Amino acid sequence: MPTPSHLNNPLYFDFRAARRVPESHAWPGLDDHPVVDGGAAPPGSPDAVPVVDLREPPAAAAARVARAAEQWGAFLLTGHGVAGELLARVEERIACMFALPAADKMRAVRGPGDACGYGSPPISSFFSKCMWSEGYTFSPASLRRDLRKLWPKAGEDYASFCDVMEEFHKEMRALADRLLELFLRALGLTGDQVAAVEAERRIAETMTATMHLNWYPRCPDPRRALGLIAHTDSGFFTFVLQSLVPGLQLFRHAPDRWVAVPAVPGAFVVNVGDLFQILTNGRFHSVYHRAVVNRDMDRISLGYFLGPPPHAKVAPLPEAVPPGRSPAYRAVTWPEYMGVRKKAFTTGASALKMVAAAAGSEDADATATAAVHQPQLVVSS
Ligand SMILES: C=C1C[C@]23C[C@@]1(O)CC[C@H]2[C@@]12CCC[C@@](C)(C(=O)O1)[C@H]2[C@@H]3C(=O)O
Ligand SMILES: O=C(O)CCC(=O)C(=O)O
Ligand SMILES: [Fe+2]
Repeated sequence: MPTPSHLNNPLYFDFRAARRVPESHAWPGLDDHPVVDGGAAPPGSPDAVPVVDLREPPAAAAARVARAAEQWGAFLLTGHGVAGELLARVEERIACMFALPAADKMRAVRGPGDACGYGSPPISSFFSKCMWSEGYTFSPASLRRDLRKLWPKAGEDYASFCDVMEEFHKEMRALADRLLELFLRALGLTGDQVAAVEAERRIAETMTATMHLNWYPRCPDPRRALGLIAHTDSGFFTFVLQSLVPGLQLFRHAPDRWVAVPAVPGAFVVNVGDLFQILTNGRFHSVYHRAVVNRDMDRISLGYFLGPPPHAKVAPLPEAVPPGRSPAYRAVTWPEYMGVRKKAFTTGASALKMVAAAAGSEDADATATAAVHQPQLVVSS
């Protein structure tokens, strides 16, 4: 019998068959910093992950968002109104998708430079070690077309995956608008400031969503393997849904440590991304995070990434820049920023520092200054 083609594909790794972690998947330095359990920390203590409950009055919720976004770059979001029953169906459909035969998944493999598809996420290309996970990225806008690569004959599983993800996307896109409003309020932009309303309308109307699904199979030696390499998300902000199995860790300074985020049923983790750090002139900062694996249970997570459309320049909002100061960052589009980040990965530099106005070539300074006088989110065709 001929060998199934996916078994000859170097991109394919059979996690289920692995009895040990091979060198290709063994990461050095995983325990360089201690890990503390954020779930066991008393509320308000330095290791307790901040919580924002959307059922609170807007002013109180905005104050919590401000504190969390300034101090952590992340928080747990509860009381958001997305039904637990829908989240359970989302997770069930994701599990069903990753359980497809390898040959089916390999048909949908992300090609070099592709934004969407099955396989390791784009960041993996910067590392020689492999992660203990499989991923699948898609745009909710082209879901039905993209998913035919996984389910060419359509059928029931295809239909329920698409139906559930569309229902989820509708709810999440509305939630993203609510959260954006809260973020801007947290920045001190009030609902009656004309410029703030205009900025929010422009951002909300053009913001794009991308979904990235992660499957972290149980692992025979979790101390040597890594589910998802430490990174910051590059866009505005991300909703992370982690199943009942925890694994997400946030990096904290002073002292340097990883804080394990508890799996709170029905809650999302919200991560501030790099472009939001730029938009808020560094007042809100992106969070460095990673995902670890465990010995006994598979884990599923979903990232719902919000960011600007590809042609929009993102620069610090004038309201976020202290009077008499110049903006801390130059204007960039998301694809430009990804290019800078690629360069940063290969040189060991910080992408955010590379787009800091002070880093600046004359060019960068000129753009940063110009950004103050232009609409902050320049949408040019
Ligand atoms: C919208 C996006 C953010 C993302 C790149 C992507 O185009 C789709 C996948 C996302 C993801 C998920 C895992 C970590 C990450 C760094 C990666 O390599 O792919 C993020 C990207 C990001 O935030 O830059
Ligand atoms: O699996 C997780 O909890 C984190 C996922 C994540 O960081 C991402 O998809 O960008
Ligand atoms: Fe992430």
